[in-house]
Amino acid sequence: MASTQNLKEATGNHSSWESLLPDFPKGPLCKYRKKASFNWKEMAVLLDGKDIIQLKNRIFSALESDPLFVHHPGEELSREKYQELTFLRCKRLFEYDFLTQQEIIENPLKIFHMVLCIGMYDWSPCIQYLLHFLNCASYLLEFIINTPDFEAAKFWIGNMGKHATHAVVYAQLYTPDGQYQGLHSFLVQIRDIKTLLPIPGVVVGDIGKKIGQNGLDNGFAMFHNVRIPKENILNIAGDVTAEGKYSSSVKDVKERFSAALGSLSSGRTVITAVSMTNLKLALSIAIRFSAVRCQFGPTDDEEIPVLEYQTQQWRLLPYLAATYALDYFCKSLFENLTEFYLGLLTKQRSQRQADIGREIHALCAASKPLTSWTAQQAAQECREACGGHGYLAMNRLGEIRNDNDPNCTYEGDNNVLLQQTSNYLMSWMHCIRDKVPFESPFGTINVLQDYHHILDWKFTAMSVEDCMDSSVPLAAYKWLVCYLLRESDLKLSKEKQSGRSDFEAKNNCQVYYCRSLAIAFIEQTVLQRYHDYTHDPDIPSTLQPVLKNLSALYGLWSLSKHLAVLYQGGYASGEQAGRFIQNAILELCYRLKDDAVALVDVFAPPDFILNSPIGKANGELYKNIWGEVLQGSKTLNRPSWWTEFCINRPVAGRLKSKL
Ligand SMILES: CCCCCCC/C=C/C(=O)SCCNC(=O)CCNC(=O)[C@H](O)C(C)(C)COP(=O)(O)OP(=O)(O)OC[C@H]1O[C@@H](n2cnc3c(N)ncnc32)[C@H](O)[C@@H]1OP(=O)(O)O
Ligand SMILES: Cc1cc2nc3c(=O)[nH]c(=O)nc-3n(C[C@H](O)[C@H](O)[C@H](O)COP(=O)(O)OP(=O)(O)OC[C@H]3O[C@@H](n4cnc5c(N)ncnc54)[C@H](O)[C@@H]3O)c2cc1C
Repeated sequence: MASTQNLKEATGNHSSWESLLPDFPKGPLCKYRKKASFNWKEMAVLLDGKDIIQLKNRIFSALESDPLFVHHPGEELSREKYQELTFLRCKRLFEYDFLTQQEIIENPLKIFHMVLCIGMYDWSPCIQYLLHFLNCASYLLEFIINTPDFEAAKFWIGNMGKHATHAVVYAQLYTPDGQYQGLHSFLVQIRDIKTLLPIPGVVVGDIGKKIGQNGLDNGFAMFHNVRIPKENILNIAGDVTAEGKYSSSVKDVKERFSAALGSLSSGRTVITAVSMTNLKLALSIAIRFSAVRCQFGPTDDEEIPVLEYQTQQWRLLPYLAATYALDYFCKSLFENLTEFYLGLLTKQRSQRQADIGREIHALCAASKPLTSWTAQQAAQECREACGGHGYLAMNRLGEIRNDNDPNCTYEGDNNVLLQQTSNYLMSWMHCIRDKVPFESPFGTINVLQDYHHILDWKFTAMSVEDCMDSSVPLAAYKWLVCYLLRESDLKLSKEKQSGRSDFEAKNNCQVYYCRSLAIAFIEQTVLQRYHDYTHDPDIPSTLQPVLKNLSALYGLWSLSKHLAVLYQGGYASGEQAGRFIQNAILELCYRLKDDAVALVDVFAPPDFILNSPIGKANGELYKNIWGEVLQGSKTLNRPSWWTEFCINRPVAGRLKSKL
């Protein structure tokens, strides 16, 4: 549903947008900006609302005016220096304290925007800040902590490498009676606050250079009989009395396990949004570049922007559509998460609260893989779409790609997480088989209520034009989810019937079955939400056509990756179905290419934050690159080792074996 407040603001007094969203500088991008079918400011107000735009402006301009956040073009920072700078920036973020508690209570979505704005500048200080922020905020809370062996050491922990003084440690709890009570979390001091030296019994250090995010210090820790006060158990699911007796309001060990892991859903939701933000950064750069970079043309004396090439459109514009669909999904997921947390804070123990916990877990365990992989592929595509300039570090696509990469791994490896979502979906099979009515709090599995009926559906579009609305891929997705659920369930039964253990059977059902099911389910959910939003009759008529095109393109492009299964399962047949889908994708890319620059103008951060000469809003590609190249302190210098070239010349064959 479109936010009523944003709708009012988007259709309200246009003059008030001007101060919030200044015009872009004149330059080569104006050609495309003039061709756009909609007003980018109206779109920005519709999507975010004035309050959020003000918050973003506040954060962006604070960072731009602060000398600590100045960029260092042409300078190679050592890892040590980068870590120091990251820490200073992290401290400064605490000093800014961009949001008051009251603001957060009134609109929790502001935290989400604050994090993403800082991340657009650099993920290292952002994640460092977030980890401190969450650890301080979420836990207000005699135990002895031990690491039995090297394999059990804590490894990879953010902020632990150099400076964290306390850690939230997940550990197996054994009470004095020898009883095992399951996984619990504890607050453990690891370094002295005054000296930053390790606490006795703690071995703590830095794990070394990573592929990206090197401002952030990731560390390891091992504990040898480290005593912590009893109050330091983070009693989410259970507590221990002074006499050493365990008590928990959650009696079932399994339920306690999921309660202890419940907090992981917030991390996975944030990572979904972090990845979506990387899509925004990469596409802002690649689309602006493509709109001004001219190569070849229909005649010898006319060169055209590379964005005019069908291939370039097809490589980039589906990712642009994905960015819009995923942006909307992230906000809706964050709202779902807020409802879950409100329930936790108010100690709800209702069935609905438990169901929300399971649903949100299933959603973010698949949305993190979907979004992080989409951003990973997009970053690479954008890098290549900018040709050689995409490979120049100053243009930032390499940094975006490398900093996005761990989103596929941390807070749960993507492939492992997808199993959590498919387990959840499979758990509804007994209701489907027994024809017992069911629904989920956020309605994402309600599509399965019509499972038997949907399995009979067929692809019915009769022309390319028929396929130009997202209702077509959405129907196909509903069938796909039901089909993959049926096939996964059948495969699991067969595996078990052939005598395999539960572990083996499940393991043999992943590829082409459960894994595809989880991916299809989350794509269908994202599309369903975006389809509903873009088709809302309250969306201004000036914006609806372009939004509907984005929705259709996202749906068809995502669906096209499942064409083989659509044919395999009999949903589609004959040559036409596939051809219609392909042609509709190309037609939508063509229709969207004149809107593409305005569509990135809606979400691109200011030039200072985007920090990419080829992605600047003025589109002065060559001036911007030269400006940056010439700022390098050593650009025109003779190398310090010039004598090795000019004086100490090699004597050819001097070291050749004489034997
Ligand atoms: C700016 C962005 C932030 C960047 C942060 C960077 C810092 C990074 C930090 C980290 O990486 S912290 C480490 C994170 N580690 C993980 O995420 C571990 C990942 N592994 C898993 O989550 C595993 O899948 C698992 C859950 C441990 C699997 O364990 P297992 O196979 O033993 O359990 P299951 O039988 O699958 O599950 C049991 C039961 O529990 C339910 N459940 C599991 N997780 C959750 C959850 N998060 N919320 C709610 N419920 C959960 C699961 O569904 C099962 O329930 P039933 O199906 O039996 O009802
Ligand atoms: C940059 C970064 C920061 C991190 N920060 C933190 C932090 O602050 N705190 C923290 O606690 N952790 C942190 N981590 C660790 C992170 O949570 C783990 O790396 C992640 O959960 C994956 O676990 P793993 O490394 O043990 O992978 P493994 O489990 O060893 O996985 C290796 C491979 O095996 C596959 N695999 C594993 N199990 C299965 C299975 N059942 N079925 C099929 N395939 C399987 C996986 O898909 C993967 O490809 C961080 C990691 C990174 C990269």
